[in-house]
Amino acid sequence: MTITIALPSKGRMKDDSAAVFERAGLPIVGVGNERSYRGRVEGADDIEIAFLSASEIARELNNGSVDFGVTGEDLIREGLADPDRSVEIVARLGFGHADVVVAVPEIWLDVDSMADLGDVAADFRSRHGRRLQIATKYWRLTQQHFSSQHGIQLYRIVESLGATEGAPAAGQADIIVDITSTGSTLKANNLKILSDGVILKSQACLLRARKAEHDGNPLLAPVVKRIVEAVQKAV
Ligand SMILES: Nc1ncnc2c1ncn2[C@@H]1O[C@H](COP(=O)(O)OP(=O)(O)OP(=O)(O)O)[C@@H](O)[C@H]1O
Ligand SMILES: O=P(O)(O)OC[C@H]1O[C@H](OP(=O)(O)OP(=O)(O)O)[C@H](O)[C@@H]1O
Repeated sequence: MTITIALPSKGRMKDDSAAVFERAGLPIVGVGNERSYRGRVEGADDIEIAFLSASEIARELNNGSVDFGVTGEDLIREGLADPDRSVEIVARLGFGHADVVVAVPEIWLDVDSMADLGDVAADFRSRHGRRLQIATKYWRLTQQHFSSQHGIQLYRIVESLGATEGAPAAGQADIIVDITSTGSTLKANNLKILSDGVILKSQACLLRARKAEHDGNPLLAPVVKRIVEAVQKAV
């Protein structure tokens, strides 16, 4: 019996993920050459490592083709239809911090909250002849926050896969929903976060795919214990 753990193969979470496993006494080594997407844990032949991108890890956890994975909570909540049913957050790992936020142009002086934005959205068509446009790649989180949590239905999502903060100035959208960590990109684009506009405070997590075959699998508990202890030690 083996278990598979998916770790980021590139990007901002790659090195920190490897460091957590190292601290947990589960040092990762590559298999084959530098460009190989498989690895293993030194001294633990029953653990396989799959190196994937952060969003692929969310997908593979969802379809159960890996047992554990490290990725951002935002990618789980955005990418999975029923995240709490498909995955368990085993540990928050203390890196990869980023907030998914609603931000509007700073010059919208009267708009500081979602309620204010709801008023703007309600009047938008009569004033401008179209719906309020929101640039984002976070479709699901935006719909949950606007429609389910704040009862705002009159808006249109404009898909943005990059440079989202530039969309209002470019006339592609009125406001944005995007990730921020230092806040400098929002500032540089003259955008402000609404007082109740933080949709999710995300960070890197160790996640377990909820699979029936995990019940009674003796390989799982020691991995979880080691990672949780390593994270607690680091705090
Ligand atoms: N400043 C930031 N900007 C964007 N994402 C950030 C930031 N800080 C942390 N993250 C987190 O990093 C994760 C995305 O990582 P990264 O951008 O490295 O992925 P990626 O390698 O581009 O993956 P993919 O190719 O699958 O999109 C998300 O969970 C996100 O919340
Ligand atoms: O609050 P800040 O610290 O300014 O960070 C936020 C920005 O960082 C990310 O972009 P990045 O340039 O990393 O490119 P990416 O979206 O392609 O990852 C993200 O998409 C934001 O635009």
